[in-house]
Amino acid sequence: MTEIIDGNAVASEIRDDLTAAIETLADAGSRPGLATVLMGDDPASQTYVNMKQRDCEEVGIESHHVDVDGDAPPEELYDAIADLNEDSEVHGYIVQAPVPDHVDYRDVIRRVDPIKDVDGFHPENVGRLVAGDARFRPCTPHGVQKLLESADIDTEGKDVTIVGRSDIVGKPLANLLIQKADDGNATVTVCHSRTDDLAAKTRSADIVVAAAGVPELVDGSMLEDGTVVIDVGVNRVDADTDKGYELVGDVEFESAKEKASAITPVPGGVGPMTRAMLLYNTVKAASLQRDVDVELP
Ligand SMILES: Nc1nc2c(c(=O)[nH]1)N[C@@H](CN(C=O)c1ccc(C(=O)N[C@@H](CCC(=O)O)C(=O)O)cc1)CN2
Repeated sequence: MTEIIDGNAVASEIRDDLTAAIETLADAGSRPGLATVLMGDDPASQTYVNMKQRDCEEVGIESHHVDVDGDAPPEELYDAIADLNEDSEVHGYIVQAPVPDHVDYRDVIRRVDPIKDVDGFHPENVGRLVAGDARFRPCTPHGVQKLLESADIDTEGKDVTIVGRSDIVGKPLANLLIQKADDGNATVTVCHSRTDDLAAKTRSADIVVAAAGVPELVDGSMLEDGTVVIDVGVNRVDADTDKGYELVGDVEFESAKEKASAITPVPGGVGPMTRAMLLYNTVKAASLQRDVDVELP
């Protein structure tokens, strides 16, 4: 029987487990604060930002939001970032990606105060992660690790193939999984658009993480029996539904399920975990900035 790993359930447990830490911080003076910054009006980004604000409300984190016009010069976004760096009520913030084409996301990230960088994207935080001393693990890779842990899937000594080399998922996840740690110790292969024989790499893996942003790129024919399949993709594809689209992962679920020992669905797999780990990082940021010790799940 294939185990369907329920990301909504694991994310809900993490939110519950964070409430004690949030109350400790509130009792010590003020609630943790998270701000989201959205430049432009990308519909998927708007959905994610709204969900992040709702999550904050549910667990008792103060949420703040800044909208920047999609046609504004980059300086307008930089000014918003400078204000958030100074705002003592905001312990962490994220600039929702992607940003419009005329803005270089790396120039944006460099301006974020690293202690408030709850995405873990600032070069200082990337460096710390690579050095094995992560301050904020990027939310999606951390969520993938927590999902594996929740399903009792040990990564030690396992061959993990990651499909996708993005700065947000593929690169940090590869770094985390090779670390000498209980949730690491894996042998990792990172594949990308120039990989010669993708199916050979996925077939030789114990665990496949699909994070390429290509709908249904990985199907059952590319997997051996018993593979663990983690689908990071959340793609909107045109469909005759109320919303005009349906959500599809980077994995062709039905055929992959036939081969997998465990698999995450889309929706309801990695996506909710990305949001839960953002709350986790926000609580950690508040604890570090205010020098109040809290227990994190
Ligand atoms: N600044 C950032 N930008 C982006 C990140 C990020 O970690 N930081 N990651 C992705 C998008 N993302 C986070 O913002 C994200 C993706 C998906 C979900 C999610 O909850 N998905 C649901 C379905 C939601 C829907 O109905 O559309 C699910 O999979 O069940 C949350 C966050 C790119 N940008």
